[in-house]
Amino acid sequence: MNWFLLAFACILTAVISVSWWLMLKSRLRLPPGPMALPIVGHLHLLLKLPHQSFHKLSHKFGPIMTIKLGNKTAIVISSKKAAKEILTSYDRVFASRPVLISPQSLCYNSKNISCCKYGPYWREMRKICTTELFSSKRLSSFQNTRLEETQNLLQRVAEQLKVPINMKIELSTLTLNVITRMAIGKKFRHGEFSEDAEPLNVILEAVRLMGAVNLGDYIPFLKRLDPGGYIPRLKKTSKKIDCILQRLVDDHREEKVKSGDLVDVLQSVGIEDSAIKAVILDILAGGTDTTAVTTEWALSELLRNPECLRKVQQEIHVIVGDNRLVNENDLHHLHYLKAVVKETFRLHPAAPMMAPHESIEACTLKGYTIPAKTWLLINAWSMGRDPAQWDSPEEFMPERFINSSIDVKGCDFELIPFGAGRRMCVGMSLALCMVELTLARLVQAFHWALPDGSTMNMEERQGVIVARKHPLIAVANRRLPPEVYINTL
Ligand code: HEM
Repeated sequence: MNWFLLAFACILTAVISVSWWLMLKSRLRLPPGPMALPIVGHLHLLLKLPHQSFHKLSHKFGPIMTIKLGNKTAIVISSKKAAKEILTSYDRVFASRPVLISPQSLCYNSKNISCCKYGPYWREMRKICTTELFSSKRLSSFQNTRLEETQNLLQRVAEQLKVPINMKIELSTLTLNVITRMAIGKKFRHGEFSEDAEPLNVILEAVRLMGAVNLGDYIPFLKRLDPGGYIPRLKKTSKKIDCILQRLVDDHREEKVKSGDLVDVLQSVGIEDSAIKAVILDILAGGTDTTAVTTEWALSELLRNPECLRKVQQEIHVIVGDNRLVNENDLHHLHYLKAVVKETFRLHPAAPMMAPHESIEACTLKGYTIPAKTWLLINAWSMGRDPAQWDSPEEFMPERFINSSIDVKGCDFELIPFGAGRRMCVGMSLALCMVELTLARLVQAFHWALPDGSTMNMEERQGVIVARKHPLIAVANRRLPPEVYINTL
């Protein structure tokens, strides 16, 4: 009898959801989209590599497509034209973010910049970070920090010559060191926290959890059941994060650390501790993995395309020479290197679907009616592979950017790895400088090869930040005279 009732309830729910979805679609005139499954809609597509699934679907349903994620309605954008229209004419309407379980738990009720709602709080926090951390003056004041840390990376590599090196770990350590020195005035010391609360691992786990698909976000009755088992992981990680960040905030308050860094600034204007911790976590988590993952993709592409690697090395040889390392002023003259970095962003945008945006009010887009609280997913990965915009889109061809004015800075909508409009990445200038400098120094200082017997696998790992499925393991050998590797700062 119970089984009969359960089956009846399931069928009834399915029929109601499908009819509701069809009715909503016809009444609201939403953009076209694939038929949704009852209750889950298209949630199953999020579980693999959604940017790739949505890319394929956009060939059938067009560049503005509607999908259902449980009880949420989302529109997915996959073309330059649609992205330009929505991120210029409707930028304010879609400037908010949905409330999700992971940032609620990890980021002190979504008090971080990247997940908080659009409004005065977001504006204030974003403004403080932009002026205190990412203005050109502040960025150039940290130039020596970046040079020192990239040189430390070269020294670590030089100590492991001819043996396989896990570049993912090396690059993540480098970016975390730079960002912590800039934002919190110090590096985390080895052994400063217990082994299971090692800051880099805790931050990478937070990034993984932020990108995980938590079914409770989409099917409210599953929130309590927690079918993916995320709640205990979130609680454990939140506790570790709070332990690291609270100590940091207290040390700054007690003036153990005094460097005029972001924590000092946030404290001086009276921001409460939970908001300071959320913003610092955002900067550390938002900046570390994205920047490291991009550099790792770039180096992988160069290893896969030896002719491109040779051209970058030749350019550096001509412009900089072999007796000193590349510095930041050289970057303006390294046009082929910049083209390699842009081509990497085109094929491997670290956050291929951005972070979900949410509309704050209803709007009409291309004759479609989009209700308030609709999600907006912008598929930068798909736009980077659009044959209408790019010749041989699947090929790695940095030459396409030589003599081209297309840039990644949010004005050329066919290439927006940092997003565009109000919610675009705050850390873009730092990220660009870090990726270019690190890549230039790595290929200038070393010959690179894969370990004997291994081949390059370019598969992607699922997550909001799309890293290589298999970390890049590479072997380095010296290219420059020994004195160049000695720290000269
Ligand atoms: C290669 C490196 C990076 C890439 C590809 C990247 C990409 C992005 C993207 C796509 C967004 C979302 C845009 C949107 O939703 O419309 C974003 C937002 C953000 N990024 Fe980055 N990012 C990178 C590095 C950084 C760095 C170094 C930092 C800080 C140190 C940072 C901090 C942030 C923050 C705080 C936001 C939220 C902005 C907001 O919601 O107002 N990112 N980033």
